[in-house]
Amino acid sequence: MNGNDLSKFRYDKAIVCGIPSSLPAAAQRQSGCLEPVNLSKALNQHANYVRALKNMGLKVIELTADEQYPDCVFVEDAAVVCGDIALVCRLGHPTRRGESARMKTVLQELGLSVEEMEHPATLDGGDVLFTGKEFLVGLSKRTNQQGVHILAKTFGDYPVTAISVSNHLHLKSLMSMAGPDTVLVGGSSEADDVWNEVEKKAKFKYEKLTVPEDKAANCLFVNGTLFHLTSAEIPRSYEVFKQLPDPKIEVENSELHKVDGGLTCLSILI
Ligand SMILES: CN(C)C(=N)NCCC[C@H](N)C(=O)O
Repeated sequence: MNGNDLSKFRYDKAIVCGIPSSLPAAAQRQSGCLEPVNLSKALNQHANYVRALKNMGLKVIELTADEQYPDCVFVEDAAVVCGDIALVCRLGHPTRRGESARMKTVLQELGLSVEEMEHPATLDGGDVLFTGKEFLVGLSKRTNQQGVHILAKTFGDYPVTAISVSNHLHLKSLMSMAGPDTVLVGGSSEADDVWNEVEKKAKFKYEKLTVPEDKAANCLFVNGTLFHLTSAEIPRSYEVFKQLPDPKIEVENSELHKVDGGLTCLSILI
């Protein structure tokens, strides 16, 4: 342990966005899952997620679903916020690029100091893991070296290290923070490789907590509470969460997972 404190994971606001009815037919599906998304179930699950954030006392800024952008519910990818600085992303997938404009306005209205990036840089927030002490950034199909460089310039107070992600969509499709100094890591061989690179290159040491299913490794750690998936969705990993100390909240995300969305993707915490 190197004494990361909870203050780096304290938030008082969250930005979320509704699910457009264009999502089931037109959202990007990098993992190749062909299962149809049940929209009304997805809306229900998303509403429960938003309610859980509100119950934590967060002020939730709810953007309306934008039919032009089938993936707009995955707000995490459009901007990275740390302290009072926000970096609006140039998203890696061309169909998602237009999501940034509205996000920029919202972040400015919140009084944050807003930076932007230009061609040829690309960055998806799903590749950005903030550990409380440093940024680990997936170099993936969506995020390039220039994007990592701009992130490093924007958040100059923290070390920034690029980590290769080749098959999965984002770095956070494989790992996320389960608490200060603890990284949850999926059980696939790519998750293992990526973790080995993290161990070699990160500037700080972390405890690794492995969960058999990669999707279980995408959790949201908010104000000391861990949001994780339900036993129905992660039957092989659920036991790991049961052993962790409270407070924890179980949320369903079966529908948005079909289009590669995890729990971190659905909010920007401020
Ligand atoms: C941590 N993850 C996975 C995210 N932050 N984003 C998920 C985006 C999914 C969307 N269909 C897409 O392909 O862009």
